[in-house]
Amino acid sequence: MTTGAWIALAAALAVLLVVLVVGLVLYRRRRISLTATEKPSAGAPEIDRSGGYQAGGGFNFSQGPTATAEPPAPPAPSAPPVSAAPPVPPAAPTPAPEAPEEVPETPAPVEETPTEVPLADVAPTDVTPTEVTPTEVTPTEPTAPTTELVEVEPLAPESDRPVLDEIAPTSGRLERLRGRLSRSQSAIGKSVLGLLGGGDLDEDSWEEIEDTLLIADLGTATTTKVVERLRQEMAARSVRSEADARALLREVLVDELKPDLDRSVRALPHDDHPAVLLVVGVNGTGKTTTTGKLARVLVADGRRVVLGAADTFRAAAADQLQTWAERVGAEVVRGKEGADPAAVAFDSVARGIDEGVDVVLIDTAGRLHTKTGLMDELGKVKRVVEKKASVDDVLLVLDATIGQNGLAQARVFSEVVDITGVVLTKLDGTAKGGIVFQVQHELGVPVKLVGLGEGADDLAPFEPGAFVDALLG
Ligand SMILES: Nc1nc2c(ncn2[C@@H]2O[C@H](COP(=O)(O)OP(=O)(O)OP(=O)(O)O)[C@@H](O)[C@H]2O)c(=O)[nH]1
Repeated sequence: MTTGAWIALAAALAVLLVVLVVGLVLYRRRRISLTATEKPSAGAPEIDRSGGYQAGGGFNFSQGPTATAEPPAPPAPSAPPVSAAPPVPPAAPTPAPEAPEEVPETPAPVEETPTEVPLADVAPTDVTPTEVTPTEVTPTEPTAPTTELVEVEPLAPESDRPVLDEIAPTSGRLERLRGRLSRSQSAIGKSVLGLLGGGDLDEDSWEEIEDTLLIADLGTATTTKVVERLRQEMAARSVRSEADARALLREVLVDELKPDLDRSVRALPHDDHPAVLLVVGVNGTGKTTTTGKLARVLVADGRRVVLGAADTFRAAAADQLQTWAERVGAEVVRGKEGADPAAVAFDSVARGIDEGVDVVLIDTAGRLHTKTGLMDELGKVKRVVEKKASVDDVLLVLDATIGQNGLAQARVFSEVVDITGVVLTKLDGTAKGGIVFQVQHELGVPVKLVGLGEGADDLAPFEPGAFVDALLG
């Protein structure tokens, strides 16, 4: 081979080598880039879409588990169907077919999007929420999801919005509202403290304490534990004054309320989708009112909120939620009467994702826990929502005035939708504040919020210490 031929061969080999090296580098770069995009390093700071928001003193908000049950692609009708045959309206001769768990398309976006509303800057007014008298009407089962029945009520342009009233400070609410617990206070605090502070207790006095706690709805298990511990501690410590007795009773009751439970409301947004909360319960317990009050706290703290009116059985229920939305500065997604509640719930979340809001609160229709068809429907609402995003918190709203019956309700709801928190409403109207102990003891689910009145700011985070202080007066 000539020298020239050797040179040509060497040059060809060099070019081939360069091509191979460049190809390898490009290939590896591409791989690194993909990996980095899909799985950010564990220590990477989370994107804060809240404008630096920190949960205001009082209400404690957290982020729900990050795992999304299913990808946010348009869901396929593959989820299990509703198991029980729904009640049939008189006109229908045969049971309606089970609706496949399909979800409709999200309605076309509208121009106006909600903005942060500076509640602190607006003039206070005396507006009170629209009240809807709870009815005994049992809603009928829905038909299949119907896209055209879902509508979005965005926030009106700023100039057309009603003047928002000033929100009461969110911190220290339970202390401020302690007077509302006066009925429970005389039942638990005054009588038990009176007996304990009286010095040596005979068997009759211990029985009286036990009866008082039972009447205040602490339940047998908690009452027995509390009395046993009081007896031990009274024997071990010197309890000479009413102050000593108060300190002891406080300690025992607070311990029973399990102060270490996580009571944060999972309302902080995820990186790529809003927090989703489902509000459930039987008729008239205060679901809509609680949803409105909670939205008010969230908006006042700088959150953007979508309210989903998944009660499609009564137009008045959606109207009531819409009134709240207007008052607090949130957007509402609602369905016409007869729309599938699961479709409305799904569209609320879709809307929340599209708009990049922080929280979607879904208010569901009241339903009796004994109606299997309606409970199945609630399960379907949750499953359908989870095709879009995981549900972070399922809040069961219980009416404290109904006592033991609330527990029966709670058990059934818990089986169907796996409740993660309880809101105990109407504690202002009952002497049975002890139900808080029982609810937690029986369900193992924390009471997260308490309703202490009909006013817009009469919702407080549940804090065991402050609650027991209020009970003891
Ligand atoms: N006293 C008192 N009343 C409350 C409280 N929470 C709600 N209410 C009242 O209870 C009534 C029923 O409240 P709603 O919010 O409509 O109840 P709901 O569970 O949404 O009712 P349905 O949609 O019919 O199931 C209303 O008059 C509320 O003002 C509370 O904490 N204390």
